[in-house]
Amino acid sequence: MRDPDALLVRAGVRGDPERDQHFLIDDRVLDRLPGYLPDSADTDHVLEIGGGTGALTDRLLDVADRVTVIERDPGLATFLTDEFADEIEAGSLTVIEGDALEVPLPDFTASVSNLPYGVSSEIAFRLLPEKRPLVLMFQQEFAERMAAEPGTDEYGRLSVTAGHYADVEVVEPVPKEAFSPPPAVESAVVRTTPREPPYEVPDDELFMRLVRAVFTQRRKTMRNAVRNTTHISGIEDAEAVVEAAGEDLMSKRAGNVPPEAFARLAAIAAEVDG
Ligand SMILES: C[S@@+](CC[C@H](N)C(=O)[O-])C[C@H]1O[C@@H](n2cnc3c(N)ncnc32)[C@H](O)[C@@H]1O
Repeated sequence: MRDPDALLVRAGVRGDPERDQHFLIDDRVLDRLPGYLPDSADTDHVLEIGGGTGALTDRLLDVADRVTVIERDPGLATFLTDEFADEIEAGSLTVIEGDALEVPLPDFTASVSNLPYGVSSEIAFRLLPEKRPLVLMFQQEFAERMAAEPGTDEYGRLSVTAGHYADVEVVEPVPKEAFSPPPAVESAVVRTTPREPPYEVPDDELFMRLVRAVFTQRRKTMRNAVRNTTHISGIEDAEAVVEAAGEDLMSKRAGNVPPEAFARLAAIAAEVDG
């Protein structure tokens, strides 16, 4: 395996936090990351967002038939193209220079990525609807909110919307010292295993809008949250929705409402609002 420190020297970079560049230099963390993919994962075509100097890319090439890396920094994309010239020639690696929020995504079967934290949420919600297993490095606080259960302080919009697409688990906390330069906050690795949600929604968009709306008022009862956020949820007749949803749900606070109850509320909203 390529040595992460030697890659930094060869690339002649230090990592620019302004450009979300914190390179993983801990070999043990790097070696473990691909192994967090679920056993059932198809490793035919693994996508890596933010290749950096290629330390993780190298480990992914070891387990995958094909790897595609998307890297925004033109200098790093050029370095990756030179460093992995043999793998590119052999057809096992493709380097795409571009913004992972804008370039078309390849038809990947799984993704393992140490994400740029400035856009980690946007990237996660670009990948999750693709319904592929993901192993992603996030800021620890974000990772814990993503995997949180109802009734906990961390549970919120992020937990419900991520859980709509997949089972979400925090699989490893990662200290700052594992990166160069070290980020300001601790990190954690999240595994998402795609599955159908254990409930039905009339339409994904209405469900997401409703969840977003009521969590802007998480200290209020659901009754007041539904009434106060129609500009976000798009609900036209809030009183009719509150009435139809019933006292038990409407007297709770959003932080104690499980995803299936939000789904039921979305179904009621779709029916009552027409
Ligand atoms: C946290 S570093 C990880 C680098 C490398 N994979 C590693 O583990 O050492 C994130 C990488 O994403 C790149 N990056 C930042 N924003 C990006 C974006 N919007 N699209 C693609 N790459 C991006 C940065 O240049 C940097 O190389």
